[in-house]
Amino acid sequence: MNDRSAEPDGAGTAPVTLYGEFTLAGARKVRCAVSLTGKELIVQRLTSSPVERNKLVLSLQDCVGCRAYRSSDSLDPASYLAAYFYPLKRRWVSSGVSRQRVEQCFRLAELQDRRANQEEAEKWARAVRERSARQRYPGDGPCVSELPRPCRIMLLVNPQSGKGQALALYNSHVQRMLSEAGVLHTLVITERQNHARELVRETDLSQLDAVVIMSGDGLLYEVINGLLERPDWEEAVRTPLGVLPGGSGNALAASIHHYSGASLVSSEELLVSCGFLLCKGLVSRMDLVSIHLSSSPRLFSFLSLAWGFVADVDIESEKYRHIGAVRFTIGTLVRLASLRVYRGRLSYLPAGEGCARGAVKLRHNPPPPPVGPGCPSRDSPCQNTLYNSCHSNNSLSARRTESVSSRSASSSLPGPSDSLLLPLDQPLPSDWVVVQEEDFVLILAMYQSHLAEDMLVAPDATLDDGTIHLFYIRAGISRIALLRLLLAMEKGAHLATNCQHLVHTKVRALRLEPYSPKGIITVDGEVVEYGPVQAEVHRGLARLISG
Ligand SMILES: Nc1ncnc2c1ncn2[C@@H]1O[C@H](COP(=O)(O)OP(=O)(O)OP(=O)(O)O)[C@@H](O)[C@H]1O
Repeated sequence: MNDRSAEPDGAGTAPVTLYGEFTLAGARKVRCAVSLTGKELIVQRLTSSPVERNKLVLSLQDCVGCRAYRSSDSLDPASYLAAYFYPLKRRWVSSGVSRQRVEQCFRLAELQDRRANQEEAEKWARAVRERSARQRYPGDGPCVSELPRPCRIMLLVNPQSGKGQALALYNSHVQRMLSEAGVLHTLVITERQNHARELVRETDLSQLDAVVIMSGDGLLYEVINGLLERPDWEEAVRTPLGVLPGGSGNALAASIHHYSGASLVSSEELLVSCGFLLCKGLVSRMDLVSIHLSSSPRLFSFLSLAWGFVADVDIESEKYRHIGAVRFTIGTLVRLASLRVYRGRLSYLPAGEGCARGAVKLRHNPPPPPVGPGCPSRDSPCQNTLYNSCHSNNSLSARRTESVSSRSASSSLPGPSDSLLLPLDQPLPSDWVVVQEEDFVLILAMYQSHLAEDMLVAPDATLDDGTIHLFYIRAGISRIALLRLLLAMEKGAHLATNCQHLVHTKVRALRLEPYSPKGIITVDGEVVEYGPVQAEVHRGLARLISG
């Protein structure tokens, strides 16, 4: 067992930094040459068979941990080295790839001295861990920090989420992955609604490296709001958060899986994928959106604000919770059968110069509203919008800043102040866009890519793009066209359907004033007070373990 910087036979191009010959832990007669480079662990069985058939090359990008341990037999001088990988592998039964567990466990018994074998095994384990920590995927976004190793997390599991299997999934998958990665965790099984919220409000966060939820999106919503209710919210909101899918929607889990560049997977594969990302421990910034309602306290949202079709399906399908994600399909069919129209006023502050320019142009010559069923052509993002006033953007910005600072909607609330919003009962700032239509089938504001595991609503959203992706569907859309849109959403293809009734625009803030006397508004899938609501994005306010 030597340190050396030579090429192993037939290995990759990176120089070998450690080389040893060990036997397999489970088959002591099988001897292997093991080489560690900066990027790979290469295991070559020493048999007479052709080299390529006996060589396994494991990328350290896929490694979550490595440990050394002694033989349980006190007379045995051997030590063991176990390395855990989750590479993307082709599925057995269907096409595509998913992360699958690969364990390599070796017996080190070269030396007679028990301690010397243990030191050698520990040297290898350290080297594998250090090199794995340096390996990132090319698609990994800018991370702000990494979880320390070993790290201490609080893992909140909602036993009632989804089909009620979160605890079973923790036992079957998560516990083992976390221990392989050296992640020490305190397991908390939530007992009731708001339990998680109260807990994070009171916990001594200095004793934790992260708070992780295993549930649907509702539990993370509680955690985020609990953190922002603390007197030390500025520090608290920087606590790294993690998500493991255990609910029926699992939108944020699906989003971080999507950002990692991976394709659509089953629920169990999504859990392994998110577990892998959690074990890698790279922390990035995540946008939060503050939500103002007319008489409830301000809320913080990480995912979505919905009114109309989407909110109705989400909440009305609660009664089918026991069947898991299929509940959304049933809910969709039920709501399609009796399609509703919602009346209200939607206004927003555009996110970019491009969008604002389009709207100014249209102000002089607004296009006629669409007529007829079906979806012949797609709108540009800012069509059918009216500016609230006729001033140029620059002068308006200056006036808005002035008025907002004196009448801000959030000046006395805990959490960051909302510089773009005025109190709900006051007129909008003059550079906001007011949508001309007042009849909608749905309004949906998204800040991450997925609304559910199989609903890629905002394909170009990223974790901290500082953008609210605002979608609305105008009344008049036929049932079949709406169904086509919803089906296309599975792969994020709805924007390419050229549906004239679907509008997508990027905004920084929005206000929705429902005229319909009854309805459902949801924030991150949770029902909130029905009535006027407004929202403003806070770029990168929270921290999420996402790769
Ligand atoms: N032990 C419990 N019993 C009942 N409700 C709980 C318990 N623990 C947490 N809750 C509440 O359950 C609600 C739903 O949880 P969550 O959203 O995480 O799961 P879900 O609804 O199944 O998933 P999704 O939001 O992805 O559809 C949350 O509002 C949470 O407060």
